Amino acid sequence: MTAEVIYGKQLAEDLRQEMKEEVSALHTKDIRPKLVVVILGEDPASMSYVKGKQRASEKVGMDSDLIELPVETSERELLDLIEKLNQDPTVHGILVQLPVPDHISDQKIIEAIHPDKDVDGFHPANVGKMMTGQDTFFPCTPYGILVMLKRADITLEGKHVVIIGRSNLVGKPVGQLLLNENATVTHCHSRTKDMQSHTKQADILIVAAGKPSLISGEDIKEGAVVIDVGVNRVDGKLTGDVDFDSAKEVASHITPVPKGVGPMTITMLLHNTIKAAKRIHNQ
Ligand SMILES: Nc1nc2c(c(=O)[nH]1)N[C@@H](CN(C=O)c1ccc(C(=O)N[C@@H](CCC(=O)O)C(=O)O)cc1)CN2
Repeated sequence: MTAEVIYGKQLAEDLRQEMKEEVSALHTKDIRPKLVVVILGEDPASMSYVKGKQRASEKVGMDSDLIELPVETSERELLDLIEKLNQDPTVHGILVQLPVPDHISDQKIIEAIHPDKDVDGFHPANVGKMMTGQDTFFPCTPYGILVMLKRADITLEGKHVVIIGRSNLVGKPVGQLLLNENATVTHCHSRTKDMQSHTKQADILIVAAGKPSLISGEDIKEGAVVIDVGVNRVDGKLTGDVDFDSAKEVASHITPVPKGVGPMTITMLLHNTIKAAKRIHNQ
């Protein structure tokens, strides 16, 4: 078997085209969706993600601001800025790029963003809504994975989904979103014993561990769907958590790195920002 490759990049482009039309329709009603991205420091990968977010927002016709702060910015200064943005009626979505420097509590920052402007979907109020099956802003990478699976016509109900990773950004929320779709979900993590005994049972295997080539063909059940969320740089080359060449011989569907899940993250952020603007303006 050679797997069908699911390119998030192509889907992301199609969705962004649809969003462009949605944004122009909002402009005719004098609604201008606006995203503000805040970054502390100059980490090159984070810088490239925030520039990508700004570029993508502008391409669909949204307003966007990038606020670049020095790495030594205090937690108080950041909280004050967030409060100002919470109060600004022209701003619909606020995002602080993670990770933040060690002297700042990421949880305090996440909780400072008003839930109605929390386009990352990280605020406990929004996480709680997701957990109780309510409509809200879903975290962008997990939401992007859900949309990719649905667009590829992969049935979720009754499927055994195994997730490697339990981060608040990806592992936990993707499990919750797929549970909401009636999948049976298993989480594996660094303390899991005999990982292969779990991965071999997966109809859908989602790997978000941040470990290059953690999973290869021999860990995968014949015909499984494999979603690689890893973004690792090895010898200057971007690589996922899955050994693509061996995995594609066993899987029915597989996402590549790059051009797989990554581009969907920014796309779902645009989706959430448009949703925030519509909600604030009762559309
Ligand atoms: N506030 C947030 N911080 C972080 C998030 C987030 O959702 N909100 N996620 C990650 C980083 N991230 C977005 O911020 C992100 C990661 C990867 C990609 C992406 O498009 N990857 C490409 C490769 C790009 C490259 O060459 O480096 C791909 O996989 O094809 C987009 C966004 C942590 N922080």
